[in-house]
Amino acid sequence: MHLSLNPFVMMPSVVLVEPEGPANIGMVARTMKNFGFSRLVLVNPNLSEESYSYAVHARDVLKNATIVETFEEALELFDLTVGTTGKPGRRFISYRAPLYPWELRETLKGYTGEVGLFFGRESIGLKNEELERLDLIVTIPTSEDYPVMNLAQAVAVILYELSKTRPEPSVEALKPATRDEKEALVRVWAELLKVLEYPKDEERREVFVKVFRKAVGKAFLYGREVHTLIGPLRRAVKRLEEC
Ligand SMILES: C[S@@+](CC[C@H](N)C(=O)[O-])C[C@H]1O[C@@H](n2cnc3c(N)ncnc32)[C@H](O)[C@@H]1O
Repeated sequence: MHLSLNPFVMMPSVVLVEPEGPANIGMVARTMKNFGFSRLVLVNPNLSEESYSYAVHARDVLKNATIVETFEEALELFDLTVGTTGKPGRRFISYRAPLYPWELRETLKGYTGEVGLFFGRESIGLKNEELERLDLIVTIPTSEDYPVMNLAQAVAVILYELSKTRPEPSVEALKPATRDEKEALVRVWAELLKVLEYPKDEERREVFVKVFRKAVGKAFLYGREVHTLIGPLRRAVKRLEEC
């Protein structure tokens, strides 16, 4: 029996960061089409004719893929970014409370912003500094003996879970905050810490800013909420500067 998937309100993109195997890229495209996903972003990929052979009837997904040079460029495309790893739990900020795929599905229910699901290189996965830049982390529970899955299979499991989404239509007034809005909030927070000289040490302040950015990323704020939060923070910065 074939699945007839409901049209998505939330249609995440799959982002492959520096995929090394041309065959894997094709298999990911095929998997995406299997589950009704079409937006593929490739960061500096090793793409070849072989990729198209492995895509089989999903060549269109490959043809329409957005190709960018750097991880940074890919980040800029999304309002919410999700990293994937088979090895969660190593570092405090990036790995706090990784989600399971079905929890991600529930978390994204009704979300209408642009979502990027980031998958790592076959050899080294996503680097720690990349994982730190992503808003949420997802891990597929696997055997402790061998937790790391093949790239295309990991994509399949996550898309399978997400394809079960039946999101509520969004209310126009409740638009999710864009990446720029969230960054504006983080900037004003950083300014406040600076004028407060809290913590005194600049490096420690940067850690506080990172934690704040993570919290903002996980909070699924609406644009309106971000503006409501920015207002008083700006006022506080101004008052302190006048003192
Ligand atoms: C072959 S794995 C990377 C292996 C790499 N040696 C490592 O240790 O991270 C390629 C990608 O598949 C995804 N992946 C593999 N296993 C996963 C799991 N258990 N949960 C979530 N994603 C997984 C991640 O995106 C990972 O970066």
